[in-house]
Amino acid sequence: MKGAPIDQKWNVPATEESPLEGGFRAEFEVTTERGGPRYGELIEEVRTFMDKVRYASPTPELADEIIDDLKLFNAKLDTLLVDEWHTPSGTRVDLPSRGNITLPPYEVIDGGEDGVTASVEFRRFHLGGNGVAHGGHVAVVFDDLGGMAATLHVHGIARTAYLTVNYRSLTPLETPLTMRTWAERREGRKIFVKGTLHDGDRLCADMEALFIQLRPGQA
Ligand SMILES: CCCCCCCCCCCC(=O)SCCNC(=O)CCNC(=O)[C@H](O)C(C)(C)COP(=O)(O)OP(=O)(O)OC[C@H]1O[C@@H](n2cnc3c(N)ncnc32)[C@H](O)[C@@H]1OP(=O)(O)O
Repeated sequence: MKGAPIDQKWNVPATEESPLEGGFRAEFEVTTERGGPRYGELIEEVRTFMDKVRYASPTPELADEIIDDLKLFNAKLDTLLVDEWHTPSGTRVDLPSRGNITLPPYEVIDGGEDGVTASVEFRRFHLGGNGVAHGGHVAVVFDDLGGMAATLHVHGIARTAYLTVNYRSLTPLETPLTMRTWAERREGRKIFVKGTLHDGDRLCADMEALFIQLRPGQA
């Protein structure tokens, strides 16, 4: 298991009673093949590039060279752009963070109605300052894995209403950390979610959030 529990029903077919799976298109499909067998490697290479950009101090000549190279890469990708429902980035459940380039990479260890446990590693480009992770990046992972816990709990798509993070100690980069998220209680469409982020036994951060289960067809 990497980006999401693969055996869960993420894609519930539309019916007359439920024409859309709230906020998601009915034909939304998770995949392990889109983007090809080396798609994970491609994403990893981009993350490595971002790590290096974060710490590099290029000469003007090297910056010129890299800009030209990047323009070539962007032109290549321009020929293959699709909508969000058909991109591998976000739907490849076999890859860290479902192959989503915008998320810090995590691997789901266990996920179901009772909650989600994942191993997350902040990269060098997630630097906040003084060698540790930016608090905003910590919140992004809590949002995604909190949303996953809410979704698995109610078997339906949920969206964040609020999310509060308490930063209890510094969050290191390039270190496997453990994030846990779980639904504490549910009141109708309201799912109250909690979460923790640990470096070994040390608590780095915890969170409380409210997710709202979307109604069928709700955007
Ligand atoms: C492979 C697949 C992986 C799947 C796993 C992937 C997981 C990804 C998760 C990512 C999650 C996101 O980032 S989502 C993106 C960030 N969030 C957003 O953009 C949300 C923007 N806001 C909205 O769209 C809306 O405000 C909603 C949907 C949150 C709520 O609107 P609504 O549906 O019309 O509901 P509404 O009637 O207003 O509220 C319902 C109840 O909740 C309460 N409520 C609503 N908001 C709040 C609030 N901030 N604080 C307190 N209470 C609130 C109301 O008082 C009401 O209580 P009562 O009167 O019933 O008692």
